[in-house]
Amino acid sequence: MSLEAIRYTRGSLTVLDQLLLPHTSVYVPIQTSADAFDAIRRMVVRGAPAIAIVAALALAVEIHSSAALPETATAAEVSRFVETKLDYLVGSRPTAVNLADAVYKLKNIVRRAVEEGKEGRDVRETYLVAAEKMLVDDVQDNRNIGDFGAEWIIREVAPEKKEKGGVRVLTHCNTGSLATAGYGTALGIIRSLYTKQSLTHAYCTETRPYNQGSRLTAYELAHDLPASMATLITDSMAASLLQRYPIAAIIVGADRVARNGDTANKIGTYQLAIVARHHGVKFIVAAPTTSVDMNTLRGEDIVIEERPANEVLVVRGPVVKSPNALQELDPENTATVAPGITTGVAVYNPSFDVTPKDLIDAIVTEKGVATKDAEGEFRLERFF
Ligand SMILES: CSC[C@H](O)[C@H](O)C(=O)COP(=O)(O)O
Repeated sequence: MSLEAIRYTRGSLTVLDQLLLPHTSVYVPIQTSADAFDAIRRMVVRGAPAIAIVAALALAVEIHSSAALPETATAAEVSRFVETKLDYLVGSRPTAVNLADAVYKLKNIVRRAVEEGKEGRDVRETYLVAAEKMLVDDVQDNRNIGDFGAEWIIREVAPEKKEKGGVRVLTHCNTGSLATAGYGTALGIIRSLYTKQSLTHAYCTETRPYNQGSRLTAYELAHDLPASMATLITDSMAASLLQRYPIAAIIVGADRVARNGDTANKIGTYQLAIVARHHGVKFIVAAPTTSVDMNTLRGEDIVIEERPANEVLVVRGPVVKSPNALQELDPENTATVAPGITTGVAVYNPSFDVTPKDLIDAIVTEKGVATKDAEGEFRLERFF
């Protein structure tokens, strides 16, 4: 069974608090858009697809409750409520496009329902069904990504990079069941390789923010694979790993893929793509088409979120509402890892970077695998 980041039944949503993993598994209730905004901003829930789904479902729970929206609300009132809340939710984190994509689609579905002359309660029902469908669709999309990606790797990786028919892969960022509705994107490919008995070993990097690779990805690999098949490395060990081991592919997720294929993903992805190219290792982006932003032409147009300094300066730190407020830190529960916290040394903490399309060999979506044509273009419009 997959790890479960999101638990939903109509009228009830809880999310696994990812700030407490891997030591403690606690599900926290999300009853309103404000709860979801806070959980997304603080990274209680994280990962591009999971963020979008939690935002959509939080609003489903809110409009299901008559406390937020009276049962007698008209179609126009329901629609106004939905639009206002979605506009608010989309501001929770800027880089991953899945949330903006979900907001755009949900608004259109509700607008159409109003135009069709549906009554308030039916518009409300239309929203609930659409949001709930996102949860279900994401799991199926991930399974398709997993299979398409695994088959592509098995077919395209050179025989000398295989060991008894299996491959060693490295992944970066968190892309498994915790970052999605279930199964995972890049981790979905690794799971699918394993199911097809084509995985020799999976490595993952420790990855910031909050060492998500060691706290979440390694935890997921240990859950999804026999422990002997998974190894954690620090981010600075990647080049050395590729120098010493026959790694066949680096597989990463995406927070936003621009129209031309440039890909924003977890900080550190770009340097791995450079290392992969140097070593002749396939570099694969795995993402649902909800992560592809056809309105953003190229990577330099993607807004990169910068996270608070304390996420670099403090380990085992407290969970605080405003992470830059040093006075809120509890010294009993905090270990500083850099002098900045006392000396004022600056911290630069971007959450994502952009990998240029030239360094990417394949973009795997639920609709198939895109590779570059003779002109070096991915032509992602084929998926829409
Ligand atoms: C699941 S696809 C890629 C991910 O969304 C992303 O790169 C990641 O690792 C999670 O990002 P996060 O900043 O923790 O929300």
